[in-house]
Amino acid sequence: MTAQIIDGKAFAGDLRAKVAAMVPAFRAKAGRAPGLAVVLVGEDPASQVYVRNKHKMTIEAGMESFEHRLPADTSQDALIALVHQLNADPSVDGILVQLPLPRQIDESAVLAAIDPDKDVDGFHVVNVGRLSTGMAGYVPCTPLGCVMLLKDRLGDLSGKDAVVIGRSNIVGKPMAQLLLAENCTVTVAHSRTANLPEVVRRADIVVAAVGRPEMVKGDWIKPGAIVIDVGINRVPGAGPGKTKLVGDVDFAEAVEVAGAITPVPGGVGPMTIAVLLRNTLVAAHRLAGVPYEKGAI
Ligand SMILES: Nc1nc(=O)c2c([nH]1)NC[C@@H]1CN(c3ccc(C(=O)N[C@@H](CCC(=O)O)C(=O)O)cc3)C=[N+]21
Repeated sequence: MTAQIIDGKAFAGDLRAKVAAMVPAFRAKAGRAPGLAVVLVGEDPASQVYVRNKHKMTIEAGMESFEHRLPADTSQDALIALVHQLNADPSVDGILVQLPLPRQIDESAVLAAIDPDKDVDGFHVVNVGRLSTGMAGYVPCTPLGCVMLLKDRLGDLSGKDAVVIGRSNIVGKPMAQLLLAENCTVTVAHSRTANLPEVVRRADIVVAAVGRPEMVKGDWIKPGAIVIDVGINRVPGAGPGKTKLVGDVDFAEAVEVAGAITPVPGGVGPMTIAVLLRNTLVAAHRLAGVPYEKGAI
C-alpha cells in the first residue's frame, strides 16, 4: 500500500483564504486592518527568504505588515527597546521576532519582553503556561498546523497513540501538549530514547521534529500510521553545488508503509505561515474588542 500524500501547501492556501475572507468584516468593525510586525536581526539567507514570504502572504491576506530589519551586531537592549515600542503600538496585533538570534542576544529575555497578548508565535512563557493548563492563549504555529492536518485526516484523535520525536520548545513540547489536549496517548522521544525504532513502531501518529535528515526509516513506521514530518533539512542534491530539501523522515521508504504522510517541501512548512496569519487575526479581534467566533478558523 502506498501512503496518501498530505498536501500541506494546498491546505495552507485554503487556510490563508479563510483568514483573508474574515479581514474585511474586522476592518469594518475595528476601523483598521490586523497588523503583524516581524523583526529580523542579521542577514541569515534562509531567514530572509522566510521573512519575505511571510510579508507577501500578510499583504495578500489584507493585513498590514511591518518589517524591522536590524544589523547582526544589534544589542539586546536595542532589540528589547524595539519590542517595547511594538507592544505599545496600537496598529500592531502580532509580534514575531525571527529565531535564532545572534549570539550576543539572550533569546529568552527577548521573548519575555513581548506582550503575551501580541505573542502570535506562542513562545512567551505565559502562553506556554496557558497551553499546558488548557487556558486560551497563542499556540506555536508549526505544531498547531500539524494538529490541523491531523484532524483533517483523522477527525477525532481520542485514544490514538502518538509519538513525537524531538523535545524543542518550538515544536516538540507544544506538539505533545496539543496532542494530549486532543486525548492522544503521547510519548515524547528524543536523542536519549532507548529503542527509538520500537517506540515509533507503536504509534498511530508519528511527528518527526529533530532536524536530522531522513532519520526515521520506513521499517520504524506501523503500517497505516499518519506521519507528520516537521524537518526541513538542506542537503547536497544531484550534481555539484546543488542542494535539496529533505525532512526528518526517509520519505521514499515511509511512503510505502504509512497511511498518509506530509512531504518536504510542501507539507508542514507552508502551514506555519498560514497559522501565523490566523493567530494574528485572532489577536487583532481580541485586542480591538471585536468578537471572534471560537473555532471560526
Ligand atoms: N519566531 C519565529 N517563528 C517562526 O515561525 C520561525 C522562526 N522564528 N524562525 C525560522 C523558522 C522556520 N519557519 C518556516 C516557515 C515556513 C516554511 C515554509 O514555508 N517552507 C516551505 C518551503 C521551503 C523552502 O523552499 O525553502 C515548505 O516546507 O514547503 C519553512 C520554515 C518559521 N520559523
